Amino acid sequence: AADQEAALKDANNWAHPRGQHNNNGYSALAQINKGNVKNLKAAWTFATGVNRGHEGSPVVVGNMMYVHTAFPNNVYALDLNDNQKIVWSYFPKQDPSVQAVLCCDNVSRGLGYGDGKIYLQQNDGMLVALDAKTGAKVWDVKNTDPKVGATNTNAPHVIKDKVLTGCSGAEFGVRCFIAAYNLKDGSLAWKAFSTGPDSEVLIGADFNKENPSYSALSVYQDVNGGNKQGGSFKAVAADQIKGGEKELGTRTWLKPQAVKDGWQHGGGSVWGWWPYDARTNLVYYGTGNPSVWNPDVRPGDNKWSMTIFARDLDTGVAKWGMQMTPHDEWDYDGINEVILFDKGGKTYAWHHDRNGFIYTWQAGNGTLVAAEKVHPFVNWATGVDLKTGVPDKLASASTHQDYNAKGVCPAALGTKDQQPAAYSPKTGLMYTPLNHVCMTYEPVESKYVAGQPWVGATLTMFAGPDGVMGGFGAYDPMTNKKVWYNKEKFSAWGGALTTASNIVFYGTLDRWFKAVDAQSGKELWKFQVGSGVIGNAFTYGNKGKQYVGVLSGIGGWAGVAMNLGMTNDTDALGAAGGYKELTKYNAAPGGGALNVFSL
Ligand SMILES: O=C(O)c1cc(C(=O)O)c2c(n1)C(=O)C(=O)c1cc(C(=O)O)[nH]c1-2
Repeated sequence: AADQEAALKDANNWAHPRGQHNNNGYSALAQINKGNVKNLKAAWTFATGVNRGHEGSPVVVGNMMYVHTAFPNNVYALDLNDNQKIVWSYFPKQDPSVQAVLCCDNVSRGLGYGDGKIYLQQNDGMLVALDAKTGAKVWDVKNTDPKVGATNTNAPHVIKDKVLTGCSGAEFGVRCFIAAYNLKDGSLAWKAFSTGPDSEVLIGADFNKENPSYSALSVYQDVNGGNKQGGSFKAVAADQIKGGEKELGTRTWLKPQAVKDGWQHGGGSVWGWWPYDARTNLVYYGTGNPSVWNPDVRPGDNKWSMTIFARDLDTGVAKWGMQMTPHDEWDYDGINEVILFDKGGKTYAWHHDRNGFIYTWQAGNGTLVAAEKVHPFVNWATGVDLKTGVPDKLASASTHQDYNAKGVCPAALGTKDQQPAAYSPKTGLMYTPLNHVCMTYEPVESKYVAGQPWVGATLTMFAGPDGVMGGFGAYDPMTNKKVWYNKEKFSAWGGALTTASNIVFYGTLDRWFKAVDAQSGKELWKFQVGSGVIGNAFTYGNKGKQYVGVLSGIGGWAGVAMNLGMTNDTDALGAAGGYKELTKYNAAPGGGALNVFSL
């Protein structure tokens, strides 16, 4: 959309959920710098009136800021030139029962802007376009059906003449997808499923042309019968993987299965932040875990769950796709954001996966150039083969029905979850929030019933070897080696912002909003906000002044148990035990607020 493209050119705006199409979470604004950041003060705050987890960030275009909330996903348009007066508000009427089919708290990751409209993806599946000036509904369309457990939590992504949205529900056996709607009228442009026939996954003839091994029928050999206790999987040698196979979205779901044709209930949710490269017209995103979490009842690699896809924006057809965790045994969803960056005249796609590896590909063709463990505690695989992308699994971490696998690192919520990392073209470094959590994981038998939870595993979570639950680190994206690393008491569950003045901002679950030195990680400033932060730091300029802000309001997977008052270790898929100390720092449920700072 022309108005969006114009807005993106002005650094005073924050017109995209992650700043720009490249997902960098970077701002060219530099008024707040290393010398003066210690003088940052609260400029204004806004209580959203909604309890529970507040993810993402507002969108800023000119004098207008658009703020979203957790369920029921209210939207406020504030006039930054008139003391943040409310110009319009939108209160969706959603069936409260939708809350019961959201896996990991009532979250929403934000709004899209373009073609004179603000786009809201409601939790109940409705994608809504609102007139940016008046808030009047221009069109709406039903994207998912909560009756079968299909919901939405992602921010809509406006790219050219389309708005992209996803699908949540891998804990309910939903067959998920990414969909593109036309900005003008909400008509469907294309829809690409994560599992199923090539015609529905939108896999064309040239798919993975440069890396045919990514399209292999099977990348593991069973050891002692991989799908039962005592068995495990060993990676097939790289030179024995030929690949170039078709219809893997059905053929890698072998029998016997918990449900007939497992791919029909195969999960592969899509709910992250999706970058776009106008030079190649490719959009990038990741797919989530295969349903059900019990791996023994879905033998095979379960493609295309756990995959990074690059698709043509106009047609949706996939150019390349690499599955990071074939035959997932731990819920290591591949949905985390891709970040695009340029180096030496080439464009690369970077991704910190839940499985504990950080990947860098050539963005155009998917050739893997680096894959490294985020932290030595990652113990389910020794490494990733750069030619095939296949992780070499360790038998010691294999999980099987009715067997409690202990000490698996990372935990299901990964070394990073929804909280997006940031990239600075100035320092050339990636800044990533980190989880430092390990788990026990016991797959159990579970029967599929439409609209009912279909998880199939019981887990507990606990701090990793450093004795803390989180951290925040800087990584060189060409090698994925660590440059600096700060420990955090809890997972850093909020998204990062970096600026041209070489500062990095992020929030923590124990109520701090922090600024650190992008080169050294040294803490420069912090402020205590009203509730734990799971939102993304963002910045904007108004009348020559730079502002930096963040939503507070604890929740998400890490905070959902405390929001609901759950106390058994295994409640909220293990979060209740793992994050029980959060109740010492937060009221429950957490109240949502926007916090904005300036010099
Ligand atoms: O499989 C899914 O459909 C699905 C959806 C979501 C979601 O929509 O928030 C999460 C997850 N899975 C998930 O695995 C996960 O770790 C997670 C964390 C969060 C969060 O907001 O903190 N959501 C989700």
